[in-house]
Amino acid sequence: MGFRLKVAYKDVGLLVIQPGQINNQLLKGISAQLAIAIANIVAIEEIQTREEEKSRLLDFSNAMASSQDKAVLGRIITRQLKEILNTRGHYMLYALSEDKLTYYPFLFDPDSSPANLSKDPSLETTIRTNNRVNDGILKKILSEGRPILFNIEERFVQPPTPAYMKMMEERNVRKITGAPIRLDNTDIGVILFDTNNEPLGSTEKLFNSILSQIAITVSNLIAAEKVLNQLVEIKQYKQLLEEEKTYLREEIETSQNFSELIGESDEMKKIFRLVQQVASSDSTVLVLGETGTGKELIARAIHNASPRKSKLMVKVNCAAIPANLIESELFGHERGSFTGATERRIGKFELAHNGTLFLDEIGEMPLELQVKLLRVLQEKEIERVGGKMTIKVDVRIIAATNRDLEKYMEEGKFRSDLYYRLNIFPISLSPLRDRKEDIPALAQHFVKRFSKKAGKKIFSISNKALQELTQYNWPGNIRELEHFIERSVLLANNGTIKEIHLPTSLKNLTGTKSMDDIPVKTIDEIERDYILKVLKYVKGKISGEGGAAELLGIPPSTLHSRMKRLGIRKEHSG
Ligand SMILES: Nc1ncnc2c1ncn2[C@@H]1O[C@H](COP(=O)(O)OP(=O)(O)OP(=O)(O)O)[C@@H](O)[C@H]1O
Repeated sequence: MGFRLKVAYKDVGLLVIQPGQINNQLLKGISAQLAIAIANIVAIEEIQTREEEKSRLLDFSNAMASSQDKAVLGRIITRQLKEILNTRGHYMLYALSEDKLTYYPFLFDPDSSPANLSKDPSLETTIRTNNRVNDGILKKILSEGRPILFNIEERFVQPPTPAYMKMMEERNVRKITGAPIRLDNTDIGVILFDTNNEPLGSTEKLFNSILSQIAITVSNLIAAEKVLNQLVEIKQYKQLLEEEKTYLREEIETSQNFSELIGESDEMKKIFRLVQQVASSDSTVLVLGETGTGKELIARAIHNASPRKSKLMVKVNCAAIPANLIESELFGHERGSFTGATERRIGKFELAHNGTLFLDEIGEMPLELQVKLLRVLQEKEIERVGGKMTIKVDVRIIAATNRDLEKYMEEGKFRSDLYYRLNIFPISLSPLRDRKEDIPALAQHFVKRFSKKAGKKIFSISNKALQELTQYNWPGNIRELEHFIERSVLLANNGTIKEIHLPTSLKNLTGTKSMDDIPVKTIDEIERDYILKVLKYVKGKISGEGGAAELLGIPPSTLHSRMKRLGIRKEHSG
């Protein structure tokens, strides 16, 4: 026999007794008392549960409020999922991208982190890269706006199966619950976690409150990440601007050297035509020629006549940079990527983005770097030394060398694949001795430039002097002629350069064919000889007007220390 126990018409329990054990009147009285007692106990239990929930939520809120980084948040979520929902604590939290159409991984419990996946490493890449929200699961969670239970096996029957499902399956998870993370009616992301039973039940209310707390913290962390990224970007731009500023300053200093290309010979006219033809395209150009023939000048002329002229032409001298630094010079490096890399630095490729990169003395590039350069030329993207991501670069390449690259290839010093990649549009500059008809115009051009620089009124060169200049073979080509005229201007006294001060040793060389035929001397020996010659010329006068220091273009103190280093005493000049 059963009696329903009620309080205020509400069922609170059922009393079952054997018939005839107790009279009806008494039974009514007992069951009324019993109903009140049960209702009280239930109410107390409910209050206790709510108190417990409240204190849990409070604990959780306090913990969340102090979580300023992902790692702390990650640990709190794992603990809550284990304690409240009695799960194994596997979860994945994805944040929505700004377009709300894709999502990216934000936080994983350590076990579910893609990096821990051993079976299928390709999943890591899939998980790490942006994925579309419209994958049949996330879209549903977001549009229904509530936690939803999914059976993983069923998803495998109904492909496509998102990578996170495969990952959970690898952790032997059978069911997952997906819940939206929202703040002020805006979707921020989704959390997916392993689930043992039907979802949530009596814990749903508490879980929703926890979700709201997670939403606040995640949105704060995302905002902080954004600010941090912006700061990094600003720093990078600042660095780029600094580098550009340095470059522009250097360019201004050298621009007057490169503003005018002089040449009247058929040879040079042909070169000018080639420059015009190739400038407007993005083709790689290889400029060949002996030292001092004007390769850099030609590279600049191409850049200045190209649509990239408003951007930088960045020069890298492959011979001047130590082999171990040249990679970082070209591609940049991340902080701490090698000893001495105390700051992140962008490389010349990035600096030349949208402009031109002039790779001077390409023949001297170390072989292992030639492979990397080839890859960059093919893929048009670079990786900083010690960096993990690739950076797209749009750079026009002009390379130059005074070496015989074909010979270098035969000797195994230059990669043939790189050679063919660079040799798309070769421009060969002949040595000055093979286009002597250019010498008068060049000499005149340099007289004008250097007399202006020295503040002297020198206007021309005598025919005799010109004749001497054209007889000489100029192993150092136009650079040598340029320096020579600079000295002659400094030494000249009236409006015309009458005398040409070709050093006797050089005069004797007028029959030589090229630099290779010059007797080999060390740089110090040459410097010593030259300083001695100038000292003799100025009769030992070091400083002041017309002194050796002035002629050599260095401060007297520098000249003194060089003389000391090279073992020159004043009496040597007598
Ligand atoms: N056609 C020219 N007209 C005027 N000046 C020139 C010409 N060619 C070269 N020069 C001058 O000669 C000097 C050497 O030129 P440049 O540096 O371009 O030679 P290079 O072949 O690149 O030398 P290297 O192989 O040593 O790097 C520069 O100061 C340049 O201004």
